[in-house]
Amino acid sequence: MSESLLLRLSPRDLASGRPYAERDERPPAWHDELALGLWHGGVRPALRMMGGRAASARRVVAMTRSHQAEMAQLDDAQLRQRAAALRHELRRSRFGAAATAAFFALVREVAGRVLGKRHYDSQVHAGWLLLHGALVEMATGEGKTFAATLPVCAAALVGLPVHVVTVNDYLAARDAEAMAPLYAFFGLRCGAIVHELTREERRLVYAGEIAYCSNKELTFDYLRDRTALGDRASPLHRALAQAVAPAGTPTPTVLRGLAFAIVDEADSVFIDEARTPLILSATVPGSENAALVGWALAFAATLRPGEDFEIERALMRVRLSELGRERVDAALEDGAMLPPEATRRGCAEAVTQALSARWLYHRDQQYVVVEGKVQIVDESTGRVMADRAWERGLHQAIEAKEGLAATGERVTLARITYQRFFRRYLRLAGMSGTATEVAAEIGRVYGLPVWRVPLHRPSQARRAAPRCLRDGEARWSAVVDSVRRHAIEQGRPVLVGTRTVLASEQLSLRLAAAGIDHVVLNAKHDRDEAQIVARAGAPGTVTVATNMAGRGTDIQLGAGVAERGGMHVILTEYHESARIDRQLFGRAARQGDPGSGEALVSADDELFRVHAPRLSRFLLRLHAARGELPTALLWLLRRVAQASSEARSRGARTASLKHDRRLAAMLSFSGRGE
Ligand SMILES: Nc1ncnc2c1ncn2[C@@H]1O[C@H](COP(=O)(O)OP(=O)(O)OP(=O)(O)O)[C@@H](O)[C@H]1O
Repeated sequence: MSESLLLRLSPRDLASGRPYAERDERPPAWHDELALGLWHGGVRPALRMMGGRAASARRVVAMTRSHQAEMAQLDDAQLRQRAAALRHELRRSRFGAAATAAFFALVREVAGRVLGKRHYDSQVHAGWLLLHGALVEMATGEGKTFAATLPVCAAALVGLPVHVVTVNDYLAARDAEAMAPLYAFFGLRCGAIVHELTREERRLVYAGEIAYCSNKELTFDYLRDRTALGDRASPLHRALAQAVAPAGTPTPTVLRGLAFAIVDEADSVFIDEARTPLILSATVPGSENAALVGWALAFAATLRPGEDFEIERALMRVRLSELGRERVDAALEDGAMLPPEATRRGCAEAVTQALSARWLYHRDQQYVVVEGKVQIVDESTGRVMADRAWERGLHQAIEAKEGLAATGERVTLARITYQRFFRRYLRLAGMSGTATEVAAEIGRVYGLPVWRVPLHRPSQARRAAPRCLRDGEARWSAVVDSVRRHAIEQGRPVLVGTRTVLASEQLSLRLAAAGIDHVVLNAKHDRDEAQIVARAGAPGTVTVATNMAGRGTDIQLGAGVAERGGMHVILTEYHESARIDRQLFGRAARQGDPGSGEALVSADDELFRVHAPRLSRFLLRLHAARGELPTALLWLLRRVAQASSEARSRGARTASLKHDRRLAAMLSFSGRGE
């Protein structure tokens, strides 16, 4: 359906921004969701071996090769003429195999001339699947960014506005700049949306054929468009407004609609980030609230865990017990210290948030304080989430705890979850190094099949047996030893991944004490990111980084490093999802290079304590004398903890999507669109 819709839009429509192409996203009925879940989760993987898209992809790869010699004979002008001819063919055949293969061969030839690299067969394979709306899993380092240029060129050439979505501004700007010469050859305009751009500058970038952008910037632009349209947001309203508007009237929107998106690191966007809705909010003065927040924080300090309240770390929430509520009521009746307008519900909520701020949210773990502001750190990317704030007074409670000025309450203007947003694209595709684990959910929620693309060269990755040390202290000693062995003795570059900013700083102190030179990359030290990454592959370099050096980081090996065994990666704490662990290990041994990795974790790590508390305590007691957990038991502990944490996250995502749909239904009932 998306295909016919997509190709019915004329390039003029798309260029003028009319109509604002997007799919009417209606929640599927429960039986559709069930059927999609069964199909993507069970039936389809079972049928996978029987061919279908994968077989057609292999055919397209062979056909693309067959055009190679012919394309190599053409000069630049002839290649451009050929592209113009293929443009009609692509449109007419709706990206049929023959036209697409000829066009891919042409792009491959042009890329060789302007970028100095040609697409591998595995990238042609991926390009075909992406063009037809799939999520492709390519192993880390196989060159997803470059593979995407094939479908991007094909779609942009036929006139579709293409959004290449990645996880942060740094990657969006880097990739747009690197690939722009290829697009320019075909006369396609490509730009990057970064946080600093004004709305007018954004409009200009989106007016081009190809926009590289982060998922957050894109979604906020969409929400701002919806807010700008107000009650004219429905397709019918928009069509009517456009029909009566005099020619040349500027549209209030910056996007030209949601035609085709290719989402890089798709599991991170579709899954890890899908839990929290994107909220467009405005700040209202919070002076009256400040007194209540201050009181709640002081009062929370008098409450006792286990009696007045329960801490549910796995769900990151605190619940007041009956006793706790009675104490809040008593304080309210006493009233002496409370702001006069405080209500029973308001007090209980403020106290709950104050307790969360005190017991669950810690500086340099969930947030950092930069320039007098609390800034949230996203664990899966290790980056600061600029302009995001926790809801319902939690942010203010944390600010008060840190002794900072309150930013005031935020009121919601518009909100949407990624689940609802990305379903609105007429055609959606994604790429990731780690997606098979979540294929069923991606199929059910986004309707995307997941396909694994074969490796370009056989992997030379080596992985040492993981070790689980007695406690954090023993783990850091083992990490320092390993760094010394690999970086100092063997002269290999070493990347040490930590889960939090705090952990990266603790390790940095230990390395300094051991006299080991190193650099730290985290949400507090991110200014020289590009230079740090550029140097991280040099012989003997030690880089300590949070997940900022995870996804998307391409570390080039320095001279002579491959002969010494390549890059060595040390994981110091398992993440809540095994996919994030795999991403970290994926920084080494890329595209057939040598490289190795090891996990050095501790039995008292947060993942085990929070998500498998009984099992970890039991195993620790059992092996107290030995000090180190046997590998098989560590494997079991990790599987149990990650499965439990992923099940919880899945539940939270489902709840968030349902809540979002309910709110949207209420708002559209009251005529307010989003
Ligand atoms: N066809 C090619 N020829 C030569 N070099 C290539 C080719 N494709 C990709 N590369 C190079 O391979 C490196 C890895 O590419 P890239 O970072 O896009 O991989 P990735 O799959 O996105 O990795 P990750 O999943 O880790 O983010 C880059 O330096 C890129 O320039």
